[in-house]
Amino acid sequence: MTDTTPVIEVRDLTKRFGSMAALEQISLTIPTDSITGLLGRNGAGKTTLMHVLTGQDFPTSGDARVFGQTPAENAAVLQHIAFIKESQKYPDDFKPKHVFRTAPWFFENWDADFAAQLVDDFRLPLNRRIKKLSRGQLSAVGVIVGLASRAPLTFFDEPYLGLDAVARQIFYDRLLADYAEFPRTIVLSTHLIDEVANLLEHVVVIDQGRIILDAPADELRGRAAGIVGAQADVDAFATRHRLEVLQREELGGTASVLVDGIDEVVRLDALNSGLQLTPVSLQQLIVRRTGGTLGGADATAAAPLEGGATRAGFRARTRSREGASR
Ligand SMILES: Nc1ncnc2c1ncn2[C@@H]1O[C@H](COP(=O)(O)OP(=O)(O)OP(=O)(O)O)[C@@H](O)[C@H]1O
Repeated sequence: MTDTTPVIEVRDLTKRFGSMAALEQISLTIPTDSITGLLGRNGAGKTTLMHVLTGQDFPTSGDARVFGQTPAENAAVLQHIAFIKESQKYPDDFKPKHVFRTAPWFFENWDADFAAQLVDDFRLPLNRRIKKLSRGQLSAVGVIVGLASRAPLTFFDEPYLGLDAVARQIFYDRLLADYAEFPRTIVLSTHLIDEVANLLEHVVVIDQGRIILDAPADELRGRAAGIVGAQADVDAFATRHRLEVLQREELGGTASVLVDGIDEVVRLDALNSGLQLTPVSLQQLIVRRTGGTLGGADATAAAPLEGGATRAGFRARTRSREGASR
């Protein structure tokens, strides 16, 4: 691997289970030393992708490279990876102290002091059998291994399902602080998008086995907005700028739309046109993109708003009670 080789490079990867394609012709690159959010609805294909990337499963076709090499049965690659998932299995009589004692055998960068500090932070009982731990305590074991291993490539697959809000915040804080000191590549799969939004530098969204968003988080943050104003003005504006309308609601003569494709010129024009712009969170954008209210096919049909789109058809397709004005 050269300095410029991305840590993860996937080309035209398909993974089938029988006739069902869990991943279909996906391509993506994950930047070195970045925190990437791997997001998507249940069954989207996130865990399947992580299984292929961590050598636990083979692609049906296409190519997945990790540190420039094929990961499956490749010790040189796998020794640099930590994969933390909720369903981690441990030997029956194991206690957390055994997990942390054996971790350095697998992770050459293991930091025992950092692990001890995290045990305190999460108030984890070291001497209780893993089988007897609460769900949150079990999640904490995985999170501690993921952080203190400082593996060059760390996957967290919804690692904190059982953690309470305070413990999750501790995880985010420690992850960010440690990452600043020891940069590495982290891929985090989660459904708590708003909670992790500020952590992410890159976002990949999978939907039904296909990648529908792959972009720097900063780019996504400013890209969507709510636009509120007189119906005719809002419609004319969306058409003029060919904005992709992900959601729309009407009340009296006022329309409120959630659009994707905003830039500085569009923002300025909105303000000059007397329209109100409202922020849209990463979570709102992803929910709308992956089928919230305006479900997949409908959303695609509604956008982009070409000149030929009639307002009546537009209204019929996009009526909704939730969304941009919230
Ligand atoms: N071993 C398997 N055999 C058959 N189908 C599978 C297998 N593993 C996964 N699938 C299917 O592949 C699809 C993708 O599953 P995957 O676990 O990757 O989704 P996910 O995005 O991680 O979902 P979640 O957010 O619910 O964890 C699902 O439809 C799932 O049922």
